[in-house]
Amino acid sequence: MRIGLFGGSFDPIHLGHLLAASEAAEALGLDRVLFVVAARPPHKTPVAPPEARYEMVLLATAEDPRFCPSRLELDRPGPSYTVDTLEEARRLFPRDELFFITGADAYRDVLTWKEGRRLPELATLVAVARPGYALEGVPLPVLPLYVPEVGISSTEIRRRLKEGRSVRYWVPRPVEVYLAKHALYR
Ligand SMILES: Nc1ncnc2c1ncn2[C@@H]1O[C@H](COP(=O)(O)OP(=O)(O)OP(=O)(O)O)[C@@H](O)[C@H]1O
Ligand SMILES: O=C(O)c1ccc[n+]([C@@H]2O[C@H](COP(=O)([O-])O)[C@@H](O)[C@H]2O)c1
Repeated sequence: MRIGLFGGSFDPIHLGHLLAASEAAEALGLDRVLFVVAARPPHKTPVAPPEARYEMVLLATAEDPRFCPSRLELDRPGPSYTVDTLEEARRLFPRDELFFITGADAYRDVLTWKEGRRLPELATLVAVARPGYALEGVPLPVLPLYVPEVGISSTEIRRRLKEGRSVRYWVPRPVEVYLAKHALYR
């Protein structure tokens, strides 16, 4: 099997993530895309707790048989280092081909990640080209993936919710309902 691991804080997950994952699955012939929720990202402090971000990923991915939420980084203590996740994934899926997918913007700092230089040994790195971020600055070999530009970010969603504005059509409907029910990011 060809397995994609889509790494992100998902604070919250939105339609830009789902479109990128779907395009990656189609372009790379992936059988599965695991959405790896960074429980304790080493580089930023998420606003919502890890379990809430995971529950929203669960809701957002429920309808697509290719998509699975992943608890790999929630169930491991300490900072959510990608090298540890990929080593664990290699142990779990020894015969499968692994792809680590994230935004091109994140890869610009990849040499500052824990054992960043080793990542290409563990999985093919896939960089989703995002509006406003060029692929040129990426210091390791990555497979570029161009997706239709969707100017949605979790930051903008949190800002809108804080201002009491709607996020309808920015996130899947069940996530919109969850955000309202739990008054997240208000
Ligand atoms: N609209 C989008 N189109 C393509 N890629 C995206 C989009 N939004 C996020 N990504 C990429 O998905 C990866 C995981 O995203 P992350 O969970 O950090 O969301 P984000 O919207 O970038 O969050 P934030 O605004 O809080 O930084 C990132 O590397 C990011 O570049
Ligand atoms: O392993 C690291 O040191 C490391 C440092 C920064 C970011 N990452 C990962 O990069 C992915 C993108 O992160 P983000 O939240 O900036 O979109 C996510 O899976 C993070 O866990 C990983």
